[in-house]
Amino acid sequence: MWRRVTSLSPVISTSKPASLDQAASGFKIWRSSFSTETPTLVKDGTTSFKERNPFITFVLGGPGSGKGTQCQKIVETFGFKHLSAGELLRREIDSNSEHWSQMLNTIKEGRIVPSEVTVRLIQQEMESSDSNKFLIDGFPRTEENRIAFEQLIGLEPNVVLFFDCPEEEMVKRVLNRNQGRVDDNIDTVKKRLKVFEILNLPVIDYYSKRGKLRKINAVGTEDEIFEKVRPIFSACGYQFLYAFDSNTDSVKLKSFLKGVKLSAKGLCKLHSDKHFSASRIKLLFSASGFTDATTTKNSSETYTNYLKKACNSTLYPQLCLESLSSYTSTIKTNDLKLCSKALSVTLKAASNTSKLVTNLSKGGNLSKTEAGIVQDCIDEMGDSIDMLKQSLKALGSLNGSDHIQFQISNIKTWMSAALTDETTCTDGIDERKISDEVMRKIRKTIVNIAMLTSNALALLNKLPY
Ligand SMILES: Nc1ncnc2c1ncn2[C@@H]1O[C@H](COP(=O)(O)OP(=O)(O)O)[C@@H](O)[C@H]1O
Ligand SMILES: Nc1ccn([C@@H]2O[C@H](COP(=O)(O)OP(=O)(O)O)[C@@H](O)[C@H]2O)c(=O)n1
Repeated sequence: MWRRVTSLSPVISTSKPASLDQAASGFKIWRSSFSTETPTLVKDGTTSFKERNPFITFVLGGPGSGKGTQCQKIVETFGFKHLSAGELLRREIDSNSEHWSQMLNTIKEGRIVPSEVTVRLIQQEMESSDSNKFLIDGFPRTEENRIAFEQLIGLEPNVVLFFDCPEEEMVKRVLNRNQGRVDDNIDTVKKRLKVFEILNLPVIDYYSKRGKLRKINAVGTEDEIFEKVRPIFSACGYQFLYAFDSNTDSVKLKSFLKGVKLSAKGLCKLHSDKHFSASRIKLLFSASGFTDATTTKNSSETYTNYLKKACNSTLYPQLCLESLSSYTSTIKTNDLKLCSKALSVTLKAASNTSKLVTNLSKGGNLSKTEAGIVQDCIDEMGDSIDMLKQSLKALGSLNGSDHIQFQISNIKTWMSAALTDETTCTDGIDERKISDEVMRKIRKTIVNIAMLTSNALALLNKLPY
């Protein structure tokens, strides 16, 4: 039976290493041929890369925990650039670069390659990429890796995913991987597991204490695991951007909400993107992404057609139309006004619902359990209203702001959080299978708010940037 916790015996060198650096590489001589001076790796491009303010996700987990597999799914769904540290090192070995044989031996022994090498490879890939969202897989594997990245790149990750998998499952997967890797054999795997435990777990602990860690139980099918990963990025505002871009009408609120619920509030450190193009900003405030080129008449018919088209991109087109059709003369064909109205309608409905829930709970003859659930719902609705208010205010002050994308990102996250609050309430009712009439009414009104919020979020995600 594989143990999850092994003893802290030295696993990388035969005696307790003098420093983590040496422990990681096990190659004193090799290491000394690399400069440890920070400035040697800080190239001219570093400052400008930092200014791009990229969104960085570190992906951690033991060997075979499924990091690469899930990264692939994240790339497909959310469009990140995937950088696998192990893959970059293997490519470096294949290209017969300097120190390739030391690198190969290090990997065969399951040890960690010096950070200078790995960070340089990652840095090159990031700097030459058009993307500004990175999944860095299998890194940092040690505290030394982590510190080197922070010092040399000058950035910290926004989110750290940790695929938590029992050792026996990891071993099984690695031995079945069948990719011809020199380190996918039982002896190396045992060593890598020990290295993981001794050197990587402290890194995981570090990010956990800093509130950046998202731990995912990596047991289950690949798809089941991805459903746990999805909400982490949905809360960052990426979900609908991709889902709706690919016209995925089949995206169901229930699955989205289920996902969002799993994510904690504020889990993504939001980032501004100074590369937001001027032409796109212009677009945001003028032309409309929903305007049909064939309808040029500046009439109520044009406005109605615009709204219909926009509502068709939401999960609940009928509700969207019903809730916004009396505002067509205000919205006209302006995307920003449309989002603003959708948000204010949602906020108004949420405020009314909150009052209604409070009144219903007072009038009803609720049991202690039911009263507890209702109180939770009232609290959740209060949080949701705060998020919606904050979003509306930010949307109102977008024009003239220097940080439009940053603000829009913020708004999406707040609205996702609002949605999370709303569904936490309805799930609380569902989980206890309460059939009480009052509770049913409460649930129904809150589901309606969740649908309005979802629609407003979908419209926001259609903004042209
Ligand atoms: N959830 C899963 N269940 C079973 N096998 C999986 C699962 N996820 C990945 N695998 C398989 O396990 C092996 C290791 O997965 P991989 O993504 O390469 O892990 P890592 O990048 O963490 O080393 C691969 O052969 C992969 O197809
Ligand atoms: N940050 C890193 C990542 C990988 N590596 C080396 O590359 C090997 C393979 O890493 P990987 O990420 O491809 O392995 P898996 O966890 O995917 O099985 C590791 O066992 C290390 O020897 C490293 O030295 N430093």
